[in-house]
Amino acid sequence: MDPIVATPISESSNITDFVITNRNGVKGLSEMGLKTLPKQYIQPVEERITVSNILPQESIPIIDMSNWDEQKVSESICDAAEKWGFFQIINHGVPIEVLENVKDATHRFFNLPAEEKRKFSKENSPSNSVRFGTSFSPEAEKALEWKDYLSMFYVSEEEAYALWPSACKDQVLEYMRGSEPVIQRLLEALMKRINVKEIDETKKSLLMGSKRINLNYYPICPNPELTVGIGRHSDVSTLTILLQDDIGGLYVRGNNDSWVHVPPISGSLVINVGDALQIMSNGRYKSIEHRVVANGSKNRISVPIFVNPRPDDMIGPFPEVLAGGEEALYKQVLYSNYVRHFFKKAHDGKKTIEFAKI
Ligand SMILES: CC(C)(COP(=O)(O)OP(=O)(O)OC[C@H]1O[C@@H](n2cnc3c(N)ncnc32)[C@H](O)[C@@H]1OP(=O)(O)O)[C@@H](O)C(=O)NCCC(=O)NCCSC(=O)/C=C/c1ccc(O)cc1
Ligand SMILES: O=C(O)CCC(=O)C(=O)O
Ligand SMILES: [Fe+2]
Repeated sequence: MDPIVATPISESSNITDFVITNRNGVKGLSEMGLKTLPKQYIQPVEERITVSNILPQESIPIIDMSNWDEQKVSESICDAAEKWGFFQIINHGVPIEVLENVKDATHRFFNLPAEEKRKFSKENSPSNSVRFGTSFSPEAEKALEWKDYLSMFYVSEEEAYALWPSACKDQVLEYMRGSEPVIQRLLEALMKRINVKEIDETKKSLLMGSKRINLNYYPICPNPELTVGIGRHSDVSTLTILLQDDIGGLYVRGNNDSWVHVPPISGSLVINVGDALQIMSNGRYKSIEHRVVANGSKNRISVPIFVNPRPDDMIGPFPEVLAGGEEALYKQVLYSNYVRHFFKKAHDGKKTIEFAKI
């Protein structure tokens, strides 16, 4: 018998050991049928997501990409990236079955026995580029987040085939391949507006030189109102392409102190600007804070593709953006240092970008 799985969790035994150290995840905890949320997950009141600060009448733009080469489509993409930093796209060309397959594959991975998933934890994983974990940075967090994840840094097809979990690798790779044209089209449109006329090899590396894909799993939570699925953060990517299921629970920072829900739309993809693009565009495109509620009755999944610079790229405002005499708001930073800074602290809204501010 597996001594870790068999350990009963009582009020007095250590939840953190069970979830984090022994890699059972919050899914393991959720499946034990807890009636109350363990104290480690209780978020301070100001971080909880309550109806009082949600704006039901607002919504992020929905952009139809069927005629993606038309001027008005490019314009709505750029307007949305400037004003909201977040939008949904429909008729984007990624086949619906590719999206359905990756959602099925996500459930398949998380439904594996704990000992199978544990093979991809930091200490056991065959590679640094595959990691099964829980919360965001548990060592640094005062309150944990109600989420497990599998994170895969894409190095090459060969490495992915060799090292990624077989429960999901084919479907994940197909989704990454399928989304490639969409990523290119979005970036081309966004670059034109900021005077970058051609995406040459250097720019290609900076805008989309590396990719990371996460499978997020938010299991049923006993007291969802006291915790979060993911706390307030902005992504450190250039762009994020997010697939969510039909449950909902993602909120985006609107004007003032309000939060706007991102409703699930069947077949759509959610696009958001990350810090790297905010920096490269010298603040013209906005990387917006977002967060995810925990759910009391359903297991939710989401699958973000983070499109990034390469780790060894230096990032800073593009010369084309500063050509008219605009003052640089950000300095040049090594992208891997930026990402390391993000990963080593708890989620803290938009604070990561201060690392690059002049
Ligand atoms: C600097 C990196 C991140 C790590 O390189 P490394 O130092 O050789 O690798 P390590 O595996 O030793 O990781 C160093 C630290 O980074 C952390 N980390 C390593 N991957 C991870 C990981 N997927 N997850 C959360 N900590 C990690 C982790 O804290 C770890 O510390 P420690 O566990 O204490 O040794 C390197 O992979 C790199 O430069 N990557 C560039 C591309 C990249 O990953 N970009 C990030 C895009 S992800 C994004 O925009 C948003 C992500 C996100 C994710 C979760 C959210 O809740 C919200 C948002
Ligand atoms: O689950 C979601 O809808 C959003 C996930 C997210 O923000 C992230 O993984 O960075
Ligand atoms: Fe995010």
